[in-house]
Amino acid sequence: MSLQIDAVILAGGMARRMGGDDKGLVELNGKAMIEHTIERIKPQVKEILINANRNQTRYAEFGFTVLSDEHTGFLGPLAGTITAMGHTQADYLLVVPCDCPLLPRDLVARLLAAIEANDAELAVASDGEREQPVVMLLKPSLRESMTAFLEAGERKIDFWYAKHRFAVAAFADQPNAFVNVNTPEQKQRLAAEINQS
Ligand SMILES: Nc1nc2c(ncn2[C@@H]2O[C@H](COP(=O)(O)OP(=O)(O)OP(=O)(O)O)[C@@H](O)[C@H]2O)c(=O)[nH]1
Ligand SMILES: [Mg+2]
Repeated sequence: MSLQIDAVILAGGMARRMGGDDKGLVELNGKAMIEHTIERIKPQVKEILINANRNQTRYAEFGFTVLSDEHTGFLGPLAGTITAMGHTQADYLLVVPCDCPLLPRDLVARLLAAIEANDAELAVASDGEREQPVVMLLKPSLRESMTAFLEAGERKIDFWYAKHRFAVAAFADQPNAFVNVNTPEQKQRLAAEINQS
C-alpha cells in the first residue's frame, strides 16, 4: 500500500520585505509566485492545501483548498503548518513556502527516503550547508506537539523539530533549489536568471 502525501504551501506571511505586496501573488515571469511552487509540487503529492491569511479568493482560483491560520495574529509558519495538519488525512504532510520557485522535483522522494532510513518522525531539507526549516515532510500526528510549542510562545521551527527524531535530506546537487524570494530585488534577479536558462 503506498503512502498518501499531501502538501501545504505557506503563503500566510506579511511579506514586509516585499513591501507588503502579497508574496505568493506577485508576478514572476508571467505567473504568480505560488504557481511556480504549485508546478514543482503538484506531481509529487495527492492534495495541495494553500495557507493564506489575505486574498483568499484569489488564492482559491488556483483550484485548491485555502486555509487561514487557526492561531491568528501572524504567529509565523508554525501557525500555518498546524492549521494544515488538522486538515489532512495523509500519512505525511509536505510543508513548503510560497516563495521558493525552484524547489526540487524529487523533494518528496528524498525527504521520505531520509525519514525511512533514519526511522525519523520528520525530515528537513538542506542545501548541503544549511537546513531549510520551512521545507519539511512530517507526520500530521505531530500537530499536538507543535501546537503546545506555539502556545508556549515559541516561534522557531528548528527549535521545535530539534525536540523530535528528525532526518536531514541534502540537495547539494541542486544549487538553486531553495532560492528564496524575499525582496523585489531578489525577484528581479531570479526573473533574469530564469529568462537566461
Ligand atoms: N501561516 C503563516 N505563514 C507565515 C507567517 N509568517 C510567515 N509565513 C510563511 O513562512 C514562509 C517564510 O516566511 P518569510 O519568507 O519570512 O515570509 P514573510 O514573513 O511573509 O516575509 P517578511 O515579512 O518579509 O519576513 C513564507 O512562506 C511565509 O508565507 C504567518 O504568520 N502565518
Ligand atoms: Mg518572515
